[in-house]
Parts: sequence; C-alpha cells; structure tokens
Amino acid sequence: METQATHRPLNAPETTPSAVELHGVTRVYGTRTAAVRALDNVDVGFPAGSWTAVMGPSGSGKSTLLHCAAGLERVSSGRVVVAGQDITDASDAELTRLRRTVLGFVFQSFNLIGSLTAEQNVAMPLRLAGQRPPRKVVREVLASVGLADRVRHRPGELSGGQQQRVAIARAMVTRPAVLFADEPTGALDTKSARTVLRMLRGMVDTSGQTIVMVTHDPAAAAAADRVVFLGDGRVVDRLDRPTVRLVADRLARWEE
Ligand SMILES: Nc1ncnc2c1ncn2[C@@H]1O[C@H](COP(=O)(O)OP(=O)(O)OP(=O)(O)O)[C@@H](O)[C@H]1O
Repeated sequence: METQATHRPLNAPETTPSAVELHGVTRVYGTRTAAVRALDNVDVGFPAGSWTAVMGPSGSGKSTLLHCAAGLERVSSGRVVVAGQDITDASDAELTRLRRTVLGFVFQSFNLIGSLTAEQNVAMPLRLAGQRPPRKVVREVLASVGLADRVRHRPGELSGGQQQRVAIARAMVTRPAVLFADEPTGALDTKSARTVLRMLRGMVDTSGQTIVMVTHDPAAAAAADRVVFLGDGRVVDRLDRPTVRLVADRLARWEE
C-alpha cells in the first residue's frame, strides 16, 4: 500500500526549522534580449534533518537553485540563508570556509581526483580545512560505505557505483550540516543507485543531516522525505512523503 501523501499549500509555513532558505531569489543569466531568468522570485525552505528532492523539466532551474543555495553562484536578487547564516553578500573567502566546514557536495560525475587513492580523496576536505586527517577516521568512513577493501584503489580502478560511494564518503568525512547532491544516481545502474540512496538515507536518519538533491529519477525522489517541483524557474508544487507513482504522476502533470 502506498503511503498517504499530503499536499501543503505553497505558502504554508514549515513546521521544522530550515537548514537552507531562499527568500525571493531571482537568478538571471545574460543581459537584455539574451537574458534568461533561471530562477524567478523563489521562496523555499529545506527543513533541517530531512531530505528534499528537487525535480522539474530540463531547464526549469534545478541546478541553478542548488548552486545558489550552496553559495556556488551569486543570486541576482533575494536572500540565501544557510545553517543560520545569511550568505547573500558573503565574501568569496567566507563562502569557501562555509563550503569546507558546513556543506558537502556529491555530483553525478563523482569529481574525484584520478591520481589519488580512495582514502586520499576522502581525506582531501579535511586537508583543505587545514586538518591532518587521522587515517583511522578516513578508513572508518570508507568502511561505512562498504569500501574497506578498496582504500588504496584509484578512481579508475573502481566501478561507477564504488566511485560514487567514495564521493559520498568524502562528503561525509567533515560531517556537513547540509549535503547538496546534483543527480547523485544519474550515472549509476539500479543496484548501485539503491545503495547510494540507502547511504544518503542513513546520513539523514542516523546523523540528522540535511540533504538537498536534484534528480530526474522518480525512484531517487521517492527515497527523499519531500519533493519540490520547479517549472520555469518557479516552485510550482510540493509533495510530502513521496512514492514513485505519486512523483511520476506529479511530473507528468507539470511536463504536459
Ligand atoms: N551559465 C549560464 N549562462 C546562461 N544561461 C544559463 C546558464 N546556466 C543555466 N542557464 C539557463 O538557465 C536555465 C536553468 O538552467 P538549469 O541548469 O538550472 O536547469 P535544470 O533544471 O538544472 O536543467 P537540466 O535538468 O537540463 O540539468 C536554462 O534555461 C539554462 O539554459
């Protein structure tokens, strides 16, 4: 039996404090006749300790929303608050510090350093933050994603699913308050995708971390706690406690 879905009005207040908030965010690329309004006055909050999937047709603004929310891109207008800090006008140095301490990232293309071993890749965020990563900690994180026997392997010696697990271990090692994931299962087969989704679920359920994940895949979205749907740079719908069928139905409605 499917879980009962609730459909909250777009402007209804969140019941949980938000880990990430966008207030009236607009992002315009280009100028004058070539201007594209990738985000158009978006108000959205991502509740702390929960997992939100962001969906919508190609070009609807999903990646732009993720990049603006994570301070990877500046907004044209509006405000962005991450982990209680207004980052709208933060300096590049402040944004870098925030990304290294409070935020984690997982991308479809893994973005591992090919010349480094799995454990060196996982240790990298700690090194960048000026810490000397204890080997024990790094190995424990790799073991937690099922790669205890692959610590010395380089990305080219690992399958796609294993590489994405290294990328997740790398994102986990700093215990980020918020993890931003852009199509984390997009390049994976069904079984590896399920494993990755289980790991993300663990970060939310066990460690209380917050995940914001862009995906095209209803199965990935159904692993989240809620879905925010974008259309033409605006939030057009939301779904709590998604199931694959409910997500697919809702997508079909917005892609008509
Ligand atoms: N750097 C850029 N310069 C100009 N236009 C851009 C740039 N990045 C994105 N856009 C435009 O902004 C809009 C939103 O793009 P975005 O990548 O956020 O969409 P998306 O929903 O993530 O798409 P997809 O599912 O295809 O990845 C699109 O019309 C896109 O062409």
